[in-house]
Amino acid sequence: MQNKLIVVTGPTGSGKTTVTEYLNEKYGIAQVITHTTREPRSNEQNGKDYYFETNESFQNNHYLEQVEYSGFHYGSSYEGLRRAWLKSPVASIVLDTAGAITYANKLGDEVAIVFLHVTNVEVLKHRLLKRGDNVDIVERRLQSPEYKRDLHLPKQLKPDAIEITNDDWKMARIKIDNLVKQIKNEIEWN
Ligand SMILES: Nc1nc2c(ncn2[C@@H]2O[C@H](COP(=O)(O)OP(=O)(O)O)[C@@H](O)[C@H]2O)c(=O)[nH]1
Ligand SMILES: Nc1ncnc2c1ncn2[C@@H]1O[C@H](COP(=O)(O)OP(=O)(O)O)[C@@H](O)[C@H]1O
Repeated sequence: MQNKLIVVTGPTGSGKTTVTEYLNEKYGIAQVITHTTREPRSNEQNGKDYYFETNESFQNNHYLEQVEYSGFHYGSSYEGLRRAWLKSPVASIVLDTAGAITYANKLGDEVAIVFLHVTNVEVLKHRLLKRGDNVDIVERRLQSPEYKRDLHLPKQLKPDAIEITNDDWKMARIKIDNLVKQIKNEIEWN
């Protein structure tokens, strides 16, 4: 049996975390925990949602890739991926589109890329505010070049990525279920 990594990417608020939590709860798909220097949100836990780092401690890890997103550092490690694959042959990771391109290039057929988006981008801001994000942080994020970039699927990912419109969670979930079915067949995982 092979390993597979489901890379979930797309703009902020599009439902990346929702998808990885669903994959974990319904299919036992382990999440790769990444590192960030941004502040935890009120419902987030260190070691579960992220490893929350200072600018200094962030430098102490070995990254497969790292990026800056809206003024903060984010990075993911081979160790994190190995830890997730030890738990389940299929793992998932949430990345910005730059990270998704790096993973597609480095891991090739081992990754399945899911690009989430919504039909009306105004919806994203409402979702972030409803999620309880700080208003100033949301405004800054929506002005960032990374946010604008991630609204669109990069051309490098177009041939392979599965695009899912997450206007309606029930509809999106069906597409996620189909993807898992496909992966299970491919790597003979039950
Ligand atoms: N390339 C890369 N992107 C990451 C990593 N961890 C998180 N991200 C991305 O960083 C962006 C900001 O994440 P976050 O602050 O949690 O905001 P959210 O997308 O609104 O939940 C999102 O696009 C994440 O997918 C990482 O290790 N590498
Ligand atoms: N289809 C949907 N319809 C309405 N709200 C959604 C939908 N999908 C996710 N959400 C909500 O939108 C907010 C942002 O989703 P989240 O998964 O945190 O996005 P991301 O990780 O991409 O920033 C969360 O509060 C989540 O519960």
